Amino acid sequence: MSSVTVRVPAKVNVQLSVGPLREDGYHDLVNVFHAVSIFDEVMAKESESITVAVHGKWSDQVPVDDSNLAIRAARALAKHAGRTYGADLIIQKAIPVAGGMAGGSADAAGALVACNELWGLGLPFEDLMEIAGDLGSDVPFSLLGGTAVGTGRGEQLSELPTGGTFHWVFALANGGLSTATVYAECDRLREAAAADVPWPQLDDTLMEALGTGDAYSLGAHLSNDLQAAALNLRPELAPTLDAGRQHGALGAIVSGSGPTCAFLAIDATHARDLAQSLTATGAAHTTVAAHGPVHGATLV
Ligand SMILES: C[C@](O)(CO)[C@H](O)COP(=O)(O)OP(=O)(O)OC[C@H]1O[C@@H](n2ccc(N)nc2=O)[C@H](O)[C@@H]1O
Ligand SMILES: Nc1ncnc2c1ncn2[C@@H]1O[C@H](COP(=O)(O)OP(=O)(O)OP(=O)(O)O)[C@@H](O)[C@H]1O
Repeated sequence: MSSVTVRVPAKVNVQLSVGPLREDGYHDLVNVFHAVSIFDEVMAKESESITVAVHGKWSDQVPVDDSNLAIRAARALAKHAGRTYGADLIIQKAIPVAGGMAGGSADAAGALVACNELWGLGLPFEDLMEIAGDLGSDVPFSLLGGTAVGTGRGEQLSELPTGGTFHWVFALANGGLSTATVYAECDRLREAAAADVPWPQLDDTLMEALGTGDAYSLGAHLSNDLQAAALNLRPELAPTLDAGRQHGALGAIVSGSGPTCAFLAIDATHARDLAQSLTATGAAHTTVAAHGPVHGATLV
């Protein structure tokens, strides 16, 4: 086989509950991930060494050196297999960069699946999941997709069956936010408020809404403990969220660490209308409609 292509989705967090800061610098989470139909494609081609090239709308914001998460993933896989392998990784980027939608994690997951295939390693999914967890907290979910609860740093996953398809609109922001900076801002706000940080708990009503496919209830129960921090760092996101609610979104939330804003719509038609209203009124400059849940990293 001389080349392999893998498609990997973006995510939104429908519940993101952040526990106290741990000694290792991470936070324990209850993180309900939901994969949505915005996809990066990662192609792996036979080569002597491991290289990366990035194409698409956001390509100029993505590093092509050894810090690229797809390169790091391919290297980690080769190391796990105990041999030196090469692959030219070609990424077609549609997921916003540093947008809180796990774009880099998607490329890492895509590279794991593509190189496992290209190099004929035949490693089982569990091995890929273990390597993924070492690469980043969101990478295992990018492999798995669907809807799932993440605990620990977010890397320990349990799949959640959902009762239907949910329709979303994403408002993309100018410029990204660093995930570490948003977590640090969350800690700073908590320290300033001298608030006790409770151990994160799964929201049972949200679980029920996902299970029955009840978009109204899901919209009412979306929650994100990083939202206050993201809004502090990017105050201009608050009016965008308000505009979405005014235009009938069932729920409006910052996606993960932001700055992308996510709006839950009633159905596909409502999502299209909502996306149009947000751009027509200037509340958002770019919107994307998408649905979830969708599969994780998949060979095409
Ligand atoms: C905000 C989310 O996207 C929600 O799914 C994730 O929690 C972030 O996952 P990620 O981007 O894969 O993050 P990682 O690469 O693992 O970690 C980046 C940085 O985010 C912070 N971090 C991340 C995950 C976590 N449970 N606690 C943290 O405090 C740490 O400062 C860490 O150094
Ligand atoms: N393949 C990649 N795609 C995007 N960014 C990458 C990639 N590899 C490394 N990066 C770096 O990682 C940083 C974070 O990018 P990413 O798109 O993963 O953020 P994010 O979507 O906010 O992540 P998350 O939602 O998982 O917290 C970028 O600013 C970029 O410098």
